[in-house]
Amino acid sequence: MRRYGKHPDEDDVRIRPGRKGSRPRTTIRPKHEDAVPGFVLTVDRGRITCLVEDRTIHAMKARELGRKGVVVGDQVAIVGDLTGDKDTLARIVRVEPRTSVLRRTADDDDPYERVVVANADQLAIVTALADPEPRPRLIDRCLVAAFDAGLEPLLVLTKSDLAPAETLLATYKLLDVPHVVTSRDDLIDDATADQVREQLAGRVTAFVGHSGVGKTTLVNALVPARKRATGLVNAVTGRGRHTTTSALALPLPDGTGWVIDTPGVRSFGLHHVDPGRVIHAFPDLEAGTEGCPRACSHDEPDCALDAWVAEGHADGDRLYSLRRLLATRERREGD
Ligand SMILES: Nc1nc2c(ncn2[C@@H]2O[C@H](COP(=O)(O)OP(=O)(O)OP(=O)(O)O)[C@@H](O)[C@H]2O)c(=O)[nH]1
Ligand SMILES: [Zn+2]
Repeated sequence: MRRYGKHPDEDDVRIRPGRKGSRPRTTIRPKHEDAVPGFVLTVDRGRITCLVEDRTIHAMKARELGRKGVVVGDQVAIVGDLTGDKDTLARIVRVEPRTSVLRRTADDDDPYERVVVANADQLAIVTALADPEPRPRLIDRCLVAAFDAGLEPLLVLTKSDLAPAETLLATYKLLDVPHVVTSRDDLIDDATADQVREQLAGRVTAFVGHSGVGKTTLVNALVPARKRATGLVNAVTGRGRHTTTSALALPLPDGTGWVIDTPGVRSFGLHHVDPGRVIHAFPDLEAGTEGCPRACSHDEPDCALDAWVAEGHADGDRLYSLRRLLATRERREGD
């Protein structure tokens, strides 16, 4: 598993003055020693549904957590009524340090960023080959978000019955991104669904995609128990249907990993992205950035990467691909 950046979530690194003086302490002794671990399945307006052992329970955030958010994928510590019985409400008293955070800015001009999913290892970027037409810039933006967050991307191309995948795949060949090509009819056969599941085994995969690309069709084929899982969540939240405004974690059959379904996106704001983190996904180029000016955008006249490529240390097409991705941070009509 690749991890980029020392502190994926600054929020988790707390330094507090000690009781006697101002000597910083980096650890806080857990106050709630009777708390049990839980895994956040979904969050619906402050109502948090968690998996505790094999029970689905309903909880809210303890006041002591302050403004710290709790998101799908979080590992948490919970106290209170853990029976999961109707009308019970437990309290989340701690959010464990996150191994990754997938962020999204609503809009590039809007610096407000949301953490979409915590602790995912992989980002499945779901794109239809037709109806709706693929949007390569949206794919690029999702790739940048994945690289920035330290998630490994997986391209999932759906509706292969409507158009071939070759042209689109050619665009991503140099980036070395793994891919799967699927269609609704193929997925009816469980053996085909298994081929997709192989890419998800043992990992936590967040699925993102534009509305209408067939993400629900795909996720339902991958997680046959989805309806049951959604039903469980509904039983706990008491709502008629699962809200599509929140992400939902679903277990793959046989406990081989998690699929995190996220609401359809129209755009993927990248205000928060740091080129210094994105380049970790390009180890062949990263080695050449030593001669770059401070805070180099890697797309400016003094960037050392042009010389690095000219000297034959890396492939010029790779530099082109990196710059194409970084350029998607500039907002354009239609993003
Ligand atoms: N031809 C074709 N149609 C498909 C395929 N997969 C899904 N569809 C259709 O595309 C439409 C959208 O599919 P959904 O699975 O609801 O897509 P979604 O991405 O979840 O869309 P939202 O719910 O809007 O986020 C539906 O009418 C599906 O029947 C496919 O492989 N081929
Ligand atoms: Zn540079």
